[in-house]
Amino acid sequence: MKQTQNITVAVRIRPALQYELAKTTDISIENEKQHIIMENKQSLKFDLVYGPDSNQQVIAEQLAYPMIEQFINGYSASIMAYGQTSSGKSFTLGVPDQQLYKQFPKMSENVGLIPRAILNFFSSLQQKDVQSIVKVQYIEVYNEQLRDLLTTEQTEIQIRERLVNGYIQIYTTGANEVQVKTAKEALSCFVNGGINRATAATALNQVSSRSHAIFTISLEQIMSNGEILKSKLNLVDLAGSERFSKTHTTGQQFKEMVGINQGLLCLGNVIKVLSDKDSKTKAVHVPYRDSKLTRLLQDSIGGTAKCVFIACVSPSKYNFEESQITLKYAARARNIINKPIRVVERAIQDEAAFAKLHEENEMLKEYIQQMTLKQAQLDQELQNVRSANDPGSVYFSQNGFQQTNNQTFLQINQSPVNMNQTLAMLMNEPQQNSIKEMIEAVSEKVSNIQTYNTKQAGDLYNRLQQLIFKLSPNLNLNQQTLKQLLQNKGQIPQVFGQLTDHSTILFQVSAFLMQFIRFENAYERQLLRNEGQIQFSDAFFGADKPDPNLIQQVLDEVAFTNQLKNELKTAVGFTKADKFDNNRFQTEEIQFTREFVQNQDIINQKIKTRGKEEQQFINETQNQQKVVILDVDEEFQEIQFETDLVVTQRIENDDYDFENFDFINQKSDTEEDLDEDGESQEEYDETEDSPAVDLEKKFMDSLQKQQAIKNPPSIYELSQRLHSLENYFTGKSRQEIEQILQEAEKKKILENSQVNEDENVNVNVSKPAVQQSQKPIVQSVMQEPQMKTKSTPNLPQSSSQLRNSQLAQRVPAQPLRVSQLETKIPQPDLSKNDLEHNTPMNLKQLNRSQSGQPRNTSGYQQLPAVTKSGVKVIQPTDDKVIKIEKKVPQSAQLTRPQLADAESGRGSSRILQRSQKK
Ligand SMILES: Nc1ncnc2c1ncn2[C@@H]1O[C@H](COP(=O)(O)OP(=O)(O)OP(=O)(O)O)[C@@H](O)[C@H]1O
Repeated sequence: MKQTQNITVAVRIRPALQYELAKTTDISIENEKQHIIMENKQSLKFDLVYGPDSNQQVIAEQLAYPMIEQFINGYSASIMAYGQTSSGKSFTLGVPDQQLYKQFPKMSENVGLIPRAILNFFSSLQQKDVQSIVKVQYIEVYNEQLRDLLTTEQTEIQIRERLVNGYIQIYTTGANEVQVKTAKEALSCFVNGGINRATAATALNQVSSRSHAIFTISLEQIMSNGEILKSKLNLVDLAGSERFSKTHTTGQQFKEMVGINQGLLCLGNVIKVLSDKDSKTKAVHVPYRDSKLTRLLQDSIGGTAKCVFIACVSPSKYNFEESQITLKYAARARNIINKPIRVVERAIQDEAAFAKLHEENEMLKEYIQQMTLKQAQLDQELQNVRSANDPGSVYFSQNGFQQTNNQTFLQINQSPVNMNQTLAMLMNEPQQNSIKEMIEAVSEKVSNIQTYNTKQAGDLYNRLQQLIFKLSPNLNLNQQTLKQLLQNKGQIPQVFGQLTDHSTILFQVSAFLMQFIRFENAYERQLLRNEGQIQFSDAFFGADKPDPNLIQQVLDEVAFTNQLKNELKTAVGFTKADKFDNNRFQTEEIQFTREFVQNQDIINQKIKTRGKEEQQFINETQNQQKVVILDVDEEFQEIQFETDLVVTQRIENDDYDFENFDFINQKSDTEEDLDEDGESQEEYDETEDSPAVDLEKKFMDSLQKQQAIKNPPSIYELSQRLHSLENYFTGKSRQEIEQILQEAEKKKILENSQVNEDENVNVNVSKPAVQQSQKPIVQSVMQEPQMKTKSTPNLPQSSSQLRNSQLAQRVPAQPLRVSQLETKIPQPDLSKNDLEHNTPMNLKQLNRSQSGQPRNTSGYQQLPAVTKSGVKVIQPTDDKVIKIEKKVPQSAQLTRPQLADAESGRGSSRILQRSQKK
């Protein structure tokens, strides 16, 4: 039963840095004994927690020295620092400072864990007093390439594995291993190698590591029993995860960021799988091979080494989200169980046996070479699948996906089987077993590759589909856009590279998509064929389309985790669309969508505002109209008072059949023109214009307009208009009229002074001016007071006025006879001359000077056709005087039907008609 051990996880919170303090001084993470307290009060437990004031020596003593002890005892060990960029990983492990080397072994306070570990190791080893060989190796994983930091002459570095007692051990070929005898020599390698390491200044870190670096100390101890105890200590300074939005990297640094994030993503996946409780009971696939970093750390995480994981975090609220992710992975890592083993190789004692074995060994070596060759081929295949040759694509080689078809795998698989048979004949049992073991390992590898390949295909299919479906509703990624996307594939790495800004996980999807783009021709053809549908078909998988059931199975397996779903959602869900602003293609889509939505909003807003304005305007207008009507009403009453001009005709009382509203002596002439109801059949063309109609129409129009524009005419304006009307109808100026009235007034006073004056005064004013100009006659009649007060100068009333005016225009010009019908008031004493001239009176003035009821005057009848408008124009009848019959009621009040007739104009038109006929 092998000993198992959980990974030791420590957290180090560094002090807040200047750039963080500039953003916020809020602390989101605090330490408390073994716990981390997050701002949301969540508490996470770790093996060790170091606060911002922790010192380098203590960390080295507590984390590194125990590992060194194990290392010297024959166990392999790893110490790795993990965390976002600028979280203090390099500070914790140690930066390559030349001063450090010069001062060594004296160390300043800030010297990191690796130099202290080196010193401690050599002194411990010295104390152990054992024959040993110490070698150091320093490599970095930069953009998924392995680079040797201990030499400038690069050779290809390969990652290999071997089985030791059934356990996989990882080793590299091609990298320099420098034998060192002293701590200072080892330190020199660390410092010089560190200087070769890729670093760059980013927005968050002046000296940001752009690669994952692994400084390895290998120890071979030759024990007194001849055994060789082999162990390794890996000191791993991982590059920090980065967010594009914070580091603002471009060009090469951007690619580095993508590479870094990809490696970390794979590491996260490995941690996830290993920390899952299923992994303890079931055989699970651990995706070590997904990146060089995880492959190199295979021993350390879930493997045969002891491991300390140092999660570095910032205390600042500004970096809380990143710290949270780091801590989440760190907490998971605590669940990972390693199975540390000591690797002991036996020393050979017997010379003869040694020679024989050597011979056999040589033979085996030959086979191994063949096997290695095969293995290399397989590795290459795998490499082709997983790594891209061009920098834009990280995962896949140019045609790697096509090469790794099932046919190839079958062939590869066949070779070990044949070889197995051959070997079985040649070898003795232990040899056979050893070879068998190797063959099994290779077969397993082949099968792994097969599974991997199928899984990748499924994974790719699944993720791509999800991505596209995810994108399509949000981005409007229709067929056209997708085609464009495919055509502009040069932009794709950036587009999707930027997606990774939000999450390293997205990189995987991006990489898949980039690989997919290689198949764009076939796919595009297919796409065009299937217009309207996004489909994957044979064109995508080629002839080796996997079994659909298998795909389904794989799809189920690789279904997105919730986290990935969320990440995707956030990244492509436009919640942070502004992040893509640098990308033209993406931006256009987004901006278009945004602008469209914004414009829609603006338009909607405008419509709303417009609607409101309209409503407001209507309300205002209505209110205003009310006001105007009221105002006008008041004014109009005044006006009406002045304009209650009814043109009447002097009629002989005996000639007039009042009941029938007929002129007796005209009856026979008019009968034919009346229908059964006695209504006039003659219709007046109301559309026909005359100066009188025109003027009044204009007046009314203007009045209406003024109402509409909320500007009622002033009394002055209205009286001006009235005067124009007066003037128009009488041909006299206002002054003249005033003069006449004054004279009339004077006469009245004179008359009043005369005793026994006849009460009935006829006021007959002839009007030569009108006569000359052939204008219609206008006669003023005092309206009944009740009617006047009821009158409303609104539209209908105006129409009535208009109609009457229209009637007027049909009247031929005649000398005027103006009759003023007033009962009790003393009539103005107009001269005969005046009376003959039919001068209209200003009834307002008259009215004001009179009181009491109107009375009938001999020879003059107040016509019943008095309308609210107060304006009537009827035809005069030459000089002939038409008498009104005596039947006229004293009061000259109209019955209701008569009044209705009068108001509708029927009565007056009938009268008018008869006059005309006459
Ligand atoms: N515990 C600490 N005490 C004081 N300064 C620290 C501490 N940890 C980190 N710093 C400082 O913070 C800055 C960033 O640290 P460091 O370079 O170690 O980060 P990193 O995680 O290695 O970043 P990257 O991943 O970008 O390489 C450095 O200036 C470093 O000196």
